[in-house]
Amino acid sequence: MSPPSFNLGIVACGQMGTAILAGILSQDPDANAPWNVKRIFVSVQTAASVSRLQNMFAQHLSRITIYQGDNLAVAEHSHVVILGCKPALMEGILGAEGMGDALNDHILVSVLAGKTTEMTRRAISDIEGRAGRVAPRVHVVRTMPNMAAREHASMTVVSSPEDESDIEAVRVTRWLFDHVGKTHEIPESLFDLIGSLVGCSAAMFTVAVDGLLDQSVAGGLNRPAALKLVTQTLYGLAKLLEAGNHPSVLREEISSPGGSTIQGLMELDRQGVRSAYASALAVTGERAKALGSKEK
Ligand SMILES: NC(=O)C1=CN([C@@H]2O[C@H](COP(=O)(O)OP(=O)(O)OC[C@H]3O[C@@H](n4cnc5c(N)ncnc54)[C@H](OP(=O)(O)O)[C@@H]3O)[C@@H](O)[C@H]2O)C=CC1
Repeated sequence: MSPPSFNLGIVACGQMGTAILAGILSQDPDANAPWNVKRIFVSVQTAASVSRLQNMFAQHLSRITIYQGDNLAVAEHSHVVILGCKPALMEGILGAEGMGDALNDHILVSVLAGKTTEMTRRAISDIEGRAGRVAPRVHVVRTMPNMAAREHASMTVVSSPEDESDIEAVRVTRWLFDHVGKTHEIPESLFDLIGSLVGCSAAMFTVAVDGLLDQSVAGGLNRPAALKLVTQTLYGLAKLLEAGNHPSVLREEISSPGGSTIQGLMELDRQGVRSAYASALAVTGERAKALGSKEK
């Protein structure tokens, strides 16, 4: 388990891993924090990605070691390992020779869609089990962050601890992801659907943004100006919701009798937008579940 000052690893440091790394590196060490990230070890597959990370984190290279294809080295040097690969690669990466030993008694944080903690544990222990060895004890924590981690504004859901021995692992994980936004614990049974809510809904909101931009441009405003206005309006909505205003109350407050807003809302209802969003989330959750199986 992790000491107060621990090494962090990120195996397969792509878009998501990089966003998390950027968030962690941008925070100054806090003497009162319960933990402190000492050194960081990351792996990627290609030389191009090594260069990308070297350029991006040039001023932190005394603290970061970047490996090309050497996931085992990351696991061996780190107390807490974030796994950031595509779901289909999980079994290959975790089942590699020596990985079980390297991760023994470590915290493994998965950001993978569809992969349950049980599947993750099994992927680590399969190879070692076949060789007739004792299965390693790895504290697996399932998470689902989102791309706003880049801007310290992720909403990350974290699976609640399954038993007492995982409580500290979940605490450490929340502390790490609090560096890139907010965290919330949910039971694992909700993960495919609610993981999709936080992981995918931003992309769905961009469709609404596009519709608003198109009509603003059709009406005569240039697209950059329209985007600036929509962005601030969305930001304002987020602030109002965060302050505790209920969406349906806000809708009523904005819709004055005989006014224009109610016409727009009724048109959205005629077009089935509300149920389209509900079913979009449902199919996203189903796809997340399928990604966890062998289905590609
Ligand atoms: N994108 C998103 O918004 C979100 C993604 N996620 C989850 O994050 C995970 C990764 O997604 P994302 O970051 O977008 O994907 P990317 O394709 O950006 O990142 C995947 C990374 O894996 C590396 N990689 C591939 N094969 C290996 C290997 N054998 N050993 C080590 N590294 C390897 C790639 O290296 P190289 O670049 O060199 O090819 C790449 O950097 C997914 O499981 C997804 O479910 C979760 C929440 C949101």
